[in-house]
Amino acid sequence: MSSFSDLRAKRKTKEVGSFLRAGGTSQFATTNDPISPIADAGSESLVPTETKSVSANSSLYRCLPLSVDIRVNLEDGRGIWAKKAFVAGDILFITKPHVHVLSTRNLELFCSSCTSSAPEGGLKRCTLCRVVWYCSTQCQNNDWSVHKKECDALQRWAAGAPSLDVAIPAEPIRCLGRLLWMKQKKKATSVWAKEIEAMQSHRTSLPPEAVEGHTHLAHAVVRYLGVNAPGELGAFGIQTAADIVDVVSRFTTNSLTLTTPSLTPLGIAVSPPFALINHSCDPNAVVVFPRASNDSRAQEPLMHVVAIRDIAPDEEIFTAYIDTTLPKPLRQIALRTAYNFECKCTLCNNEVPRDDPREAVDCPRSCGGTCPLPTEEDSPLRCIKCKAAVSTRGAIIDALRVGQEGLDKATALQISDTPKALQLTTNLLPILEGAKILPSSHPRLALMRLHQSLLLASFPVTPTQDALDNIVRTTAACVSALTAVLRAGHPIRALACAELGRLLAVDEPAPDVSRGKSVFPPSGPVRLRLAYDTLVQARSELLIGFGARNEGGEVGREVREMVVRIEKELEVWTQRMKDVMQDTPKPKGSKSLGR
Ligand SMILES: C[S@@+](CC[C@H](N)C(=O)[O-])C[C@H]1O[C@@H](n2cnc3c(N)ncnc32)[C@H](O)[C@@H]1O
Repeated sequence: MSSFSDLRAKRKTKEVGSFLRAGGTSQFATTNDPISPIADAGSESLVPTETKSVSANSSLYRCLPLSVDIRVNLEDGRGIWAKKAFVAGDILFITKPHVHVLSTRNLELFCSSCTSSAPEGGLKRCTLCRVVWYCSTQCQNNDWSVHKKECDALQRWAAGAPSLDVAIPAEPIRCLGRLLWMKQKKKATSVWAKEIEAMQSHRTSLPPEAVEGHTHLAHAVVRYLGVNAPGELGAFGIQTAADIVDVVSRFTTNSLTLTTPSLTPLGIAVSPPFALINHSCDPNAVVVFPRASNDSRAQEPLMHVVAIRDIAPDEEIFTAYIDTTLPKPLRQIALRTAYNFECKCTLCNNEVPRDDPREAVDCPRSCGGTCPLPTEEDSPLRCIKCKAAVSTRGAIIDALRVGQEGLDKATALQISDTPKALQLTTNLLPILEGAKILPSSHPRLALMRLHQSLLLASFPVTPTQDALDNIVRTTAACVSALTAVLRAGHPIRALACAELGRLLAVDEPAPDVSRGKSVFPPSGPVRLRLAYDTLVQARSELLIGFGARNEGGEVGREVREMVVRIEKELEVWTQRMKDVMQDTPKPKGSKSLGR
C-alpha cells in the first residue's frame, strides 16, 4: 500500500500533489467575441452560408490529420469535423502550441521550455533576467531565440517596477510578448504567422467592458515590448490601433490553459489548430497534456485532442471552453462575457432539463425525485416525481447566495490562507446540505471539490485514522457528484476516481477490521479490495480521457502500477488467509471441504 510519506511526497508542491484540482473544467484560458468571414490558408475570403469544407484549398494547419477537416457555417464560424468514425479514447490530433508561458507562481517550479517539473538536480535560472528557469541546457538553448528578446524585456520591466510584487509582468502580457517576437522572427508570410492571423478576432463587436480590458492589456504589451514610438510596432506587423486590438482579441478568444498531465493549471498556451474547435457544454472531445510515454521531453508541451465519446463521420468536434459542471445560467454568462456567443448546444437548448443534477434540490418528502433550483421570480416549487410542494424556497435561495459568496472567498484564500479557506468550506457545506441542495448542484459541488483539495493541502504529517477516513469520504462524495454531471471518461471524473483509489490504498494508521462492509470507508482488506476496484475503474476512465494509445497519460501509467502492486498485496493476503484457515484446528465432527 502507499504510505503517508508517499502521499506527502506527492503533495510536496500543490501542483503535482493530487490527481485532482479544484475549480473549473475550462479548456480556454480567457476570452471574448462573434463570427466574421474568415480568410483561409490562401487568404481566400469565405462567406459562411451553410456548412462548407475549407480544408481542401488550405495550406495551413498541416498538423491536422486527414481524418478531420475544417468546415465553416453561419452558426459558429469555422470548426473541426470528423471525416471518419472515432471511438472514445481515440486521439484526434496532437500539436505543440505556437506559444506558451508559465503563470508567475509556476516559473520557479517548472521548466519554461518543456514545462516539466524540476529534475533531481533542480531547475537552472537564466542568470540575466533571473525570472525563467530551465530543466536542462538543451531546453535553455531551444528557448533562446525568443527568450533573448524576452530576457531584455523582463529586465527592463523589473527595473521600472514600483514594487517587487509587480516586477514580473502578468502571464497574458508575457504570452503576447512571446507571440509578437516569434511572429517577427518567423516573418508575416510564414505559415506560422498566417495561422495566428487567421484566428478569430471580435474587434468589431466587443462589448464596452471588454474594450476597456483589451486597451489595458494592449498598453501593457506595448510597454513590455520596449516600443517607444507607434511606428516601431510595424516590426510586429501592427500598423494601426485596430491591428493591436485584433492581436489582443485573437489572444483572449483563442488562448487556452496549459496544464500538467493531471490538469493542474500551469499557464497559458495559444494553438491555432486547436483554436478552430468550437464549444459545447456536452463536448465529445477534450484537450489534455498527458505526456505520452513516446513523446520526447524536449518536444513538450504537446497537446492531445482526445475523443471522450464515440464520434460519427461528419459530426462536428466540440470541446468545452468553460466549467460544464455549472448550471445553465452561469454557463451562458461565462460564454457571453468571455467568448461573445449564446450557446445552443444540446445541454443548453433543452429548455433546462427539469431534473438537471447541476441545479436541483432533493424532494421534500425524499421520494427519490428532485425539484429544480428556485430563482427569485419562479412559480411555486414542486418535486418533479411526487409533486410535493417545497416550502423552504427562501432558505434555499439564502443557502445558494451564502454558498456562492463563501465559494468566491475561499477560492481567493486557498493559497494565501489555506486554514481560513478550509474553515469557510467546513462551515458552508452543512448549510447547503441542510437546504437539500444536491451534491452535484452548484455551488455545493464546487465547494466540495475545493474542500477536498484544501483537506489534501493541509493533511497532517502523522494523520489519524479519522483524518484519513474524512478525506476518503470527501473524495468519494466528489466522485459520486461528478459522476452525476460528467460522462464516463471525462478527465476530471477519471482523475477524481484515481485520487479516491490512491487515498483508499494509503496505509491505515489504526485499521478497524470489525467495522463491517456497510460502513464507509471500510477498513483492512475490504478497504484494500475497494482501492483496487476503484483504481481499475479509474484506469478504464483515464484510458478514455487521456487517450488509450497514451495508456491514459502519465497518471494512467501511475495508476496501472498501483493496480499491479495492490493485486500482489491482495494475493499475499489471500494466501495468508488460506494458511491461517489450514492451520486452524477443525471443530470435532466437522467435515473438511472438498473431500
Ligand atoms: C476558439 S474560437 C473557435 C473557432 C471559431 N469558430 C473560428 O471561426 O475561428 C471561439 C469562437 O468561436 C465561436 N464559437 C465557438 N463555439 C461556438 C458555439 N457553440 N456557438 C456559437 N459560436 C461559437 C465564438 O465566436 C467564439 O468566440
